[in-house]
Amino acid sequence: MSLEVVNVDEYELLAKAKMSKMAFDYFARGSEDQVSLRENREAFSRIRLRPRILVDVSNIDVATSVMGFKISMPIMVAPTAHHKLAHPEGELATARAASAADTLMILSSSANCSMEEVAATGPGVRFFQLYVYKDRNITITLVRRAEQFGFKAIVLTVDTPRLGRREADIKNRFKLPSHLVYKNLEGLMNLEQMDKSSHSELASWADSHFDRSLNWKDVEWLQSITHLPVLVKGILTAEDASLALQAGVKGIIVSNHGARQLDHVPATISVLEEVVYAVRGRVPVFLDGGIRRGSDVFKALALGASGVFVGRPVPYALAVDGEAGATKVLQMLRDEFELTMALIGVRSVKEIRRQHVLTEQDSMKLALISKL
Ligand SMILES: Cc1cc2nc3c(=O)[nH]c(=O)nc-3n(C[C@H](O)[C@H](O)[C@H](O)COP(=O)(O)O)c2cc1C
Ligand SMILES: CC(C)CC(=O)C(=O)O
Repeated sequence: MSLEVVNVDEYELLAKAKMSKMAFDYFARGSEDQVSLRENREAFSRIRLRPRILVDVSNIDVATSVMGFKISMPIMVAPTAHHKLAHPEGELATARAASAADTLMILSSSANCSMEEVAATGPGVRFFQLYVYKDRNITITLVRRAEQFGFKAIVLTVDTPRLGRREADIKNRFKLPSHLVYKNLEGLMNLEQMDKSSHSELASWADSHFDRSLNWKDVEWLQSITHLPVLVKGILTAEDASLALQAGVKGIIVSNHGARQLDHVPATISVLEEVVYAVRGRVPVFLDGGIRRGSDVFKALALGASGVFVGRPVPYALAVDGEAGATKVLQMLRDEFELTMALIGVRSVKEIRRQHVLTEQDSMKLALISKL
């Protein structure tokens, strides 16, 4: 008899039991000492909620709009690579689950399914995540395909000039099984070509092909070659948020890549407010990293995010129960978010306010003021 899964985290344990150690470690781990990985979760638990009572919450609307697209909730699917390591249907199952939930999905450029295959699953609001490779023609081809297959925006990942040190992948000698490929890159580059300096095939592959010279000028270049809006993913400071605005981006994703790149960076929820403050409403600011509860979604929105993206829980749930699992993850987060709203006394996403949360900094300020 299998017990019902009642929260998102339970999928992690179930996935661990189902997957090979190499695959599970690839999905689960962060870089080096896992400091930022722990912090991505712990920082959420240090934020307190401030409920208002006796508000009529008999009708709650969790729908929102992201960059002009109406979606059922401010909870979306982050780009994570290699979904076929989790389930044979890979990103096709993910795309169907996101569409069924009527929410947005970002397809990873390192997916095992192509943009064309994902588009063929049916309608859905989808963005395409891009890495810029040494050969710029590859980037141009990917952008053209994203336009052709109905992707609505390009999400440029800016925190990965080189791959972070993921020691589990090095120990496990991570290698993509031979039947899986970087489907979007097939025919565009020699996928076998990589320096062998790391025991992780992923690190060798990324370090051989990613363009380490990528800089703000390239963000302008990228926007010059497409009519699609460009978002940058991987901003952690107010300074870079300002530069992103100067470069003309249409959206910012506060992200530390699920703590897989530079270890010891802060939790994304801890830096969200400084980015929001720097942006001052000129473009939407989103967040990913450690979202596992509806209350996490609420906290991010109260601190100024226009929406959040969920990473690891999706491939974990795929591994356990395919498309149905991914659907359930999105449904559970939606239900928890709605319940959080009801218990805090807000009826729509627009009613969520900064005053609904108390951060550690708020508490410190209050303590100082009370001593004056
Ligand atoms: C297994 C895995 C693969 C990922 N692949 C990509 C990728 O291909 N492109 C990218 O921009 N981010 C990638 N990320 C980062 C996610 O988009 C996202 O920032 C992160 O997973 C969010 O944190 P969470 O897993 O705690 O929700 C990956 C993350 C994981 C865990
Ligand atoms: C192929 C990898 C570079 C995908 C990725 O971003 C990750 O594993 O975090």
